[in-house]
Amino acid sequence: MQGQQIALSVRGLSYSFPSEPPLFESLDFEISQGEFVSILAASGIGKTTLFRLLSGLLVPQAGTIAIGAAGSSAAAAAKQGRVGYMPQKDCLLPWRTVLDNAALGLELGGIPKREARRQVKELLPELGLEGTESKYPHELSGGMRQRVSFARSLLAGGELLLLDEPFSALDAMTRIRMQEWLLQVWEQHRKTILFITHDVDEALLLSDRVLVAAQSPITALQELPVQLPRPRSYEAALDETFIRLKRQLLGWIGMSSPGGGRP
Ligand SMILES: Nc1ncnc2c1ncn2[C@@H]1O[C@H](COP(=O)(O)OP(=O)(O)OP(=O)(O)O)[C@@H](O)[C@H]1O
Repeated sequence: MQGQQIALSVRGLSYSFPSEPPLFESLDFEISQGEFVSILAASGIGKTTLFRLLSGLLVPQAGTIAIGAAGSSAAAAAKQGRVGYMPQKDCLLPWRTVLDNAALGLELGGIPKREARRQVKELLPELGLEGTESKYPHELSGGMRQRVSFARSLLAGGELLLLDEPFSALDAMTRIRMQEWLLQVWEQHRKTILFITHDVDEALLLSDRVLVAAQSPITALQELPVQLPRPRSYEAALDETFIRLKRQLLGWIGMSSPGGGRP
């Protein structure tokens, strides 16, 4: 990461909900511009809370969150539309068409409706959504709904995209297609992406680095650089390096024996 511009810097972050045990204590980590980083952690450890802190929806009890080279606060960066947050559920409005759902983030950021629609129309073919402009969410497949939701976040979130388990509700085949689709879109746009997942394969396939939160409260993230060549496809999962990294990650999250999880 040396010499690269910082997209996100978290220093000494501590947070707990009232009357609850702490979720984060003095946590530090950094992400460089254009990096794709996944956070891999067990359920309930605080991943969604971390995203709510990074997008300014919650305020840390201690520590700082700095966005971009200028080090804006999370709340200021979110207000300026520089952070896009895509939650687990697609959150599309059932009464809005694809066009108007995807344009929503831009409109909320003050872009006039006509211009917002123009930007969406330009992006839809690239996201495999050509011809769906006037459809409503109930007329779309799960993968299509996630792509509309992604379009909204991509257009609204300037430099940092926070993706919270976006594919966890999809069936295995659609999920693989969406992972490959996301890789292609990321190759084109090179936004900084912080991606939350429970899935070791997904983390390895997509990321430049995987950060593992193995214990609660989260006081540090263990880091695994993923030195697999890009562009990647699902075939990368068959690579020997991939399998070695997977074994290492499974060990870190306590899912394999020291011998590597072999029978
Ligand atoms: N508003 C809240 N008030 C009190 N406790 C909360 C609140 N939101 C979350 N929690 C608690 O904080 C902990 C972390 O929740 P969070 O949703 O961040 O976990 P997570 O790692 O994203 O879980 P999952 O993977 O299941 O989505 C949980 O124990 C949850 O019950």
